[in-house]
Amino acid sequence: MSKQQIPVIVVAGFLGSGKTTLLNHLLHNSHGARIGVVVNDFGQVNIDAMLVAGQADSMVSLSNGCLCCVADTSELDEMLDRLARPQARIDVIVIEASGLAEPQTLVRMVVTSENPRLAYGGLVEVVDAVEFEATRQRHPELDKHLRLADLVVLNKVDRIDDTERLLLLNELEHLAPGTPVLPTSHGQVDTALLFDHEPRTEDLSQPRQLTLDELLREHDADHPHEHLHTAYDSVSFTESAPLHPGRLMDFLRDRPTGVYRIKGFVHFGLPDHDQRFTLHTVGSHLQVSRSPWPRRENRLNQLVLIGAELDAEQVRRRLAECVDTDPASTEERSMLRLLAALDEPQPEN
Ligand SMILES: Nc1nc2c(ncn2[C@@H]2O[C@H](COP(=O)(O)OP(=O)(O)OP(=O)(O)O)[C@@H](O)[C@H]2O)c(=O)[nH]1
Repeated sequence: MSKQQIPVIVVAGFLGSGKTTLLNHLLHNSHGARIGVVVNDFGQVNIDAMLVAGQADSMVSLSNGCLCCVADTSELDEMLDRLARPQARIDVIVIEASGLAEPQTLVRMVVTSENPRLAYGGLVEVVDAVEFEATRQRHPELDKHLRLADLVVLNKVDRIDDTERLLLLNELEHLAPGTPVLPTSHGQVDTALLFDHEPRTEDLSQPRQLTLDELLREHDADHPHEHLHTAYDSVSFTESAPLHPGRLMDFLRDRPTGVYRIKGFVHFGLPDHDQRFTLHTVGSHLQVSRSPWPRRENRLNQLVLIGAELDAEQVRRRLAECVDTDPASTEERSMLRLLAALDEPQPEN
């Protein structure tokens, strides 16, 4: 994802699964990132605090009707364009789908957005651990939504016991093989899993608008609450030898179970492709860009993989298998799949 692009995350889930709770949690724990929100009905979000924080413009809403049912995409496009304006200084946009929205349609709308400042940031499907079976019976399409999701948040685990939790995790693995599942209560997803918190570069000594979570931090200091327990892991991989592009693409296509995000730099042993390649994946979505290696910087593959219940050893072993042991005989065409994923203008014919 290039630096100026704003990730757009779609949060879906059936009625009452905990989407608004998750969204409120993100807003309170954004670590300084400015979050723009698109909702169908903002009644449940703490709009008063949003207004106090001067962030009203970071929220747009569709007062009636369902986002994914709007006949054409122009309304959503317009909302996203408003949030993506440079003056809004938004770092990440979250779309909360209404409980009955078709996430597929929303995801398509985001992916096909023509706004170059926006990048699809993944589909998060919130599932109610208590109501899971009942919801599946009422809405068999839930199975399809799970398969589409980049991350499944198994919410309300405070209301089930360990045996039920294990059964549900097995069932989710069966319904959506390989998709990371994050058991939580009260939507307490660590925001680092969903987006990067890059420190803002603005001059903090100057007067400026506070973000919502900065505003609430004072309040939280006075009202201590339970600490987040992080149910996700991250695995780092550092290797100086070049990677084999074809094997790396196989790895990215068939990622170890639980991997949700991958970010970092890689290099290859082909003389015509000796730049630094930057990789970003969110769920199954891959973005690749390239740039010359900074002067005096050693060539190094440095990847961070983030997900739920990762098997660190397996992740590192699978990545080690991507090392190109004989770059001299690696064929140029092994770069093709990777080049096809490049996020740069294609030469005109
Ligand atoms: N016990 C428990 N209750 C939760 C949890 N997460 C959310 N709730 C409660 O569940 C109810 C529904 O949560 P919401 O966040 O409003 O759910 P939603 O998905 O936004 O609901 P809709 O907007 O109707 O689709 C609220 O009363 C929440 O307080 C949880 O992890 N555990």
